[in-house]
Amino acid sequence: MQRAEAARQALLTSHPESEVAVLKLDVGSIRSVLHAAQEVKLRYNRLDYLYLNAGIMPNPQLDIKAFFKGLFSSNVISMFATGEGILTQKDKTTSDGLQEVFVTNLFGHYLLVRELEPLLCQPEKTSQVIWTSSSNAHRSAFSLEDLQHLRGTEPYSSSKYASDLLSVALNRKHNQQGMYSSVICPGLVMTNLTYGILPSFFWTLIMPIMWLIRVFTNTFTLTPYNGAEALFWLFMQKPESLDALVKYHSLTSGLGNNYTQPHKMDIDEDMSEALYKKLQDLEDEVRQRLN
Ligand SMILES: NC(=O)C1=CN([C@@H]2O[C@H](COP(=O)(O)OP(=O)(O)OC[C@H]3O[C@@H](n4cnc5c(N)ncnc54)[C@H](OP(=O)(O)O)[C@@H]3O)[C@@H](O)[C@H]2O)C=CC1
Ligand SMILES: CC(C)=CCC[C@@H](C)[C@H]1CC[C@H]2C3=C(CC[C@]12C)[C@@]1(C)CCC(=O)C[C@@H]1CC3
Repeated sequence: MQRAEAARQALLTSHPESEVAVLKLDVGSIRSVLHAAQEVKLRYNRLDYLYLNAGIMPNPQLDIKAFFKGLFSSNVISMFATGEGILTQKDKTTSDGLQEVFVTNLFGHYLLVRELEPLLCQPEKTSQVIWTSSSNAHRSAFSLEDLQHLRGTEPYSSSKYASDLLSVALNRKHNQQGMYSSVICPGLVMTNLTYGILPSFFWTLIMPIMWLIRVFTNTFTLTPYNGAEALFWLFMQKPESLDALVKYHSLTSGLGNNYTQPHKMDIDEDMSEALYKKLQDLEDEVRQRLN
């Protein structure tokens, strides 16, 4: 909570007229999500925006052989833009008996949205739910038969693809009640997540190479400020004007200019419906376990 308090103070300094409140929430813990949602419901009657940004990529392993193979293939740009085929992770089980990546990147957020539906779905005003997804969200990593990705080595990719599917399902279910859901991709950003893949000094060393790569793929946004472009852009849009089937990408040009671009997602609407059903079943199961 110390860092949250420091962020609150910084916001109050830059925007003295604003009100900023902080609340502790571990999306990886069912009890914590339910407790925090209860607190939000006590404090507020309505929510206009819900940004679902928290996410993890634990124990990432970079496949150096696949990286060099990709470097000399025709897929090199796509490899740098999405990291497809060169990254795996090692997941673990939480005390709730769920896979950590699945619960942190997807299920905890799902449960939070479910709990906050009464505040998000209000007849007189629209609301927006905004997911931080990824260009690493690949259909090939996801399986409805293995939602938590117990049997694979790409739980991160699977959880991000599932968030894309879930956003589509949320729109189908709640647009009529005024709630709209969108997904964004921040591009490759230097954060604790990327410092888990390669040490920060290494990223600093190869920074000139990354500026060069940015000329060929504008997905190398590199700073959190640039990566947040699509989050900010969505905040400015009328939710009714957004396309539920696209992902909004933060991009930075070779000259350092930021912009947001929509890209159609590789989504099957039946699959999104089936995922929603499975999440509801799991929700019933975890709620029963808690009672
Ligand atoms: N960096 C990149 O290149 C990309 C990142 N993303 C996505 O962007 C989002 C932000 O990640 P990024 O800033 O890069 O990574 P960081 O590791 O720097 O930040 C992760 C954020 O998620 C929060 N978080 C992690 N676990 C939990 C939890 N169990 N409960 C509550 N909050 C949690 C962290 O909070 P705290 O600090 O308090 O632990 C932190 O604010 C993630 O969803 C990530 O998947 C997508 C594409 C590319
Ligand atoms: C020369 C150079 C830039 C080397 C770095 C190679 C890789 C470590 C990166 C190339 C593409 C990157 C990437 C990600 C992580 C680091 C790379 C694999 C992400 C998977 C990080 C998390 C995401 O959500 C998407 C990113 C896509 C690109």
